[in-house]
Amino acid sequence: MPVSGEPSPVLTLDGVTVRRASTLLLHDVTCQVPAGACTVLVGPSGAGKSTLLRLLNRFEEPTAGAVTYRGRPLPAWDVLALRREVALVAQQPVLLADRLLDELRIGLPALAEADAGALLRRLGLPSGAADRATSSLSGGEAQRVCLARTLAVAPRVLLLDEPTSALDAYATKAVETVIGELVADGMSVVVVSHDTAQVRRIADHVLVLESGRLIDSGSADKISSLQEGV
Ligand SMILES: Nc1ncnc2c1ncn2[C@@H]1O[C@H](COP(=O)(O)OP(=O)(O)OP(=O)(O)O)[C@@H](O)[C@H]1O
Repeated sequence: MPVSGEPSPVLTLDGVTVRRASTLLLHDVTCQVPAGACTVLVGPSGAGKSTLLRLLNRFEEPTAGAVTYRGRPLPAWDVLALRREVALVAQQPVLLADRLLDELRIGLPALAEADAGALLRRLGLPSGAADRATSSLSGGEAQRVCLARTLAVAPRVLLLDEPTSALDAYATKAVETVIGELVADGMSVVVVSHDTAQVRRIADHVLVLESGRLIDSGSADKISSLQEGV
């Protein structure tokens, strides 16, 4: 859904600074994540994109400033309840179970095998692989299994750190299609991406970071760095 006019934010950052030891990771960032839209974080390597993403469900804490989810500051939420609603899929897949079906059931033990198969199929993975050992998955397959495991718990907000970095064109298309469907169904999705073409394909809203500062924001066609490459 394109963002127009004054979109209602699901998450807001107000004057957020993150400092670790003597390093300033983010500096006085104020921005909004619109509800029911795909927001993409772009910027050069080391700009602070992953740090900003991780702030949104308290995998990082601000040194100064505040992050608000659905109108309440994050520390006012029970952290586990928050992370069920605002779920993050990291760039590096971490699989915890031996069997693929058990992996998908980590957040939802009652997940039916048929629903697990449908989730896998949606992400371009063979649906009949429930008994497969997770140790046999390729990097790209593991990345999508982590996404499927998160989707099984039906979060309201999905945070994706470079979700297609290990994928070929076919799998990338499957993941981008799923992102579009989730947004069409009302989910708010925040994606870190280095791929300019991908940003143009999926973004309703773009936040541009450079050296820990927010230097631009708006729709993809208004961001000049997307015309030059990010
Ligand atoms: N705990 C930490 N202590 C000190 N510096 C850190 C810490 N975590 C990250 N950094 C540094 O902060 C900067 C921002 O890191 P971040 O991972 O957010 O950037 P990024 O934009 O996601 O980069 P990339 O595109 O390469 O993944 C980097 O220079 C990184 O080395």
